[in-house]
Amino acid sequence: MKRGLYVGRFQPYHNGHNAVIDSIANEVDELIIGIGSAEISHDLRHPFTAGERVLMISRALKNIDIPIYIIPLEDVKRNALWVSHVKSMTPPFDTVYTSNPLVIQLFREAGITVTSPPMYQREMLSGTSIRARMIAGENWDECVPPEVADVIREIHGIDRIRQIAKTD
Ligand SMILES: Nc1ncnc2c1ncn2[C@@H]1O[C@H](COP(=O)(O)OP(=O)(O)OP(=O)(O)O)[C@@H](O)[C@H]1O
Ligand SMILES: NC(=O)c1ccc[n+]([C@@H]2O[C@H](COP(=O)(O)O)[C@@H](O)[C@H]2O)c1
Repeated sequence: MKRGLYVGRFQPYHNGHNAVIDSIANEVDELIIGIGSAEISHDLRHPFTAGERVLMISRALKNIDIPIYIIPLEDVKRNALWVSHVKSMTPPFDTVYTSNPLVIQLFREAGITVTSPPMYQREMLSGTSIRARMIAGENWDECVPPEVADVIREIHGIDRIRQIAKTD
């Protein structure tokens, strides 16, 4: 029985994340998705709340046929305590999937196996470039699963991010 943890901010959840999860789902029996910086929303780098990100991910993954646990994870001030904090909030896991250098370092120092999945179409599929497209009025919905585009429209997410960009 292998349980994996995939951590990210998912601002928003996009097709690159989706490709990674499709591939991880073939390697593990169960998957935990940790939504990082759960307490932050309504700023340019983090426009969406943890609850909105839960909705995006759970709808996009409705056809994945392994158990998935989506857990919001607030940041803590001390990096040295973060792995313990994550472990206290999640079911036990064997492997962490991430490409974030600090996350890799913290889990490896804690003796936990880390795997870095390949990047998919990174020039187009990054939260940063998708948020920029939203603000500029360019096509963004082709970069996210259709269920995520629906959630972003339901919550008036484009109006929100443009409003934040105006006042930032
Ligand atoms: N296109 C992609 N293909 C594969 N993995 C990706 C892709 N984009 C991000 N990831 C990985 O997904 C995890 C979560 O990333 P994150 O939510 O920060 O997305 P991001 O696109 O890098 O966002 P941002 O541009 O806002 O930093 C990280 O390990 C990141 O490296
Ligand atoms: N001290 C901490 O709270 C701490 C340390 C390392 C990573 N994190 C979080 O892990 C997440 C990593 O996600 P990304 O790979 O999307 O950046 C971020 O939300 C980041 O804030 C938090």
